[in-house]
Amino acid sequence: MTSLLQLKAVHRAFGDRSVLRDVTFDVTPGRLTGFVGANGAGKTTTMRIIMGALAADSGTVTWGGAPLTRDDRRRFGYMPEERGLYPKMSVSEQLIYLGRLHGLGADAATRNVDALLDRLGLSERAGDKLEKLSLGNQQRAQIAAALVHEPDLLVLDEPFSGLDPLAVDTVLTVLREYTARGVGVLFSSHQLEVVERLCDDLVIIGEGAIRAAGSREQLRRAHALPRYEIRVDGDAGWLRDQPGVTLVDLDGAHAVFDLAAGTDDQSVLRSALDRGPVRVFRPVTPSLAEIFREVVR
Ligand SMILES: Nc1ncnc2c1ncn2[C@@H]1O[C@H](COP(=O)(O)OP(=O)(O)OP(=O)(O)O)[C@@H](O)[C@H]1O
Repeated sequence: MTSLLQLKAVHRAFGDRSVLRDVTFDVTPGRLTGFVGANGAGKTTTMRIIMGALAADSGTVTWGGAPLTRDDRRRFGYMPEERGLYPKMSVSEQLIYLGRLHGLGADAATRNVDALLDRLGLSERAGDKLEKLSLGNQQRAQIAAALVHEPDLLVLDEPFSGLDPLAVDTVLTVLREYTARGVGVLFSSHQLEVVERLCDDLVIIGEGAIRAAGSREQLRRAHALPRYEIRVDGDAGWLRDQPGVTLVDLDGAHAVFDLAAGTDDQSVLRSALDRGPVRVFRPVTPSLAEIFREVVR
């Protein structure tokens, strides 16, 4: 198990423009934390501050309760927005070099690189210069570079952009191996469907401020509308006259409706059953994309 990373009230301005305001969230060991926000929302700036590439104007970043040190950061794996590998050097050569820079012995570095390239499906390209690889494979190599020294925490800026669905699954499987060992992973993305599928925890940032943070389930519950879906055998049009019901969508036997506060969903269900069989009756949980639109509006 590794430590908890905590950001508290982090502020950062460029000139007189405030780009991070009171940024507070945690990256919990063993969990995949998705960091989502529109272009320019402040994701990269936040990650640079975590990695020490940029200083915060105020606020704290702590690791296991103590201020982050350079040594701590050396134990982190970082995939920066501006990818950092050399185009003209072979994939395995530079990964081994990076592993050694992080303090691994030659044997351990070679072993780690071989294993990682295998896991990421890049073994056959190990001897190729990076620039000869497809963009998707270059991206996998960049991810390998963040993992080569067996980091305690991963900070990955858009690791899934430019990957096809199969590659997303491969990378996800590898990241899950890290979280299973207790490593915390923070990854940014603006692909909500990807984040929705992958993350345990979620941090939503909009214009430099955290709009929502918590586990996927917490966010879903917190933003759950009193909305229901129903499918009956006959026509569901009677719902129009049902007290406390506002129809959102009606299509013959299928309807989506909102319930006014204090209205008992079971009484609606009973009314439906009085009229015939009910095939579906369930609360509708909002998708991440809907929550995102709601909180960044
Ligand atoms: N060095 C800098 N000097 C001035 N402004 C900057 C600098 N770096 C970032 N910014 C501004 O800070 C804001 C946040 O940028 P940041 O790159 O953190 O956003 P982001 O959420 O990562 O966006 P994207 O998804 O587009 O990468 C943007 O408005 C950006 O223009």
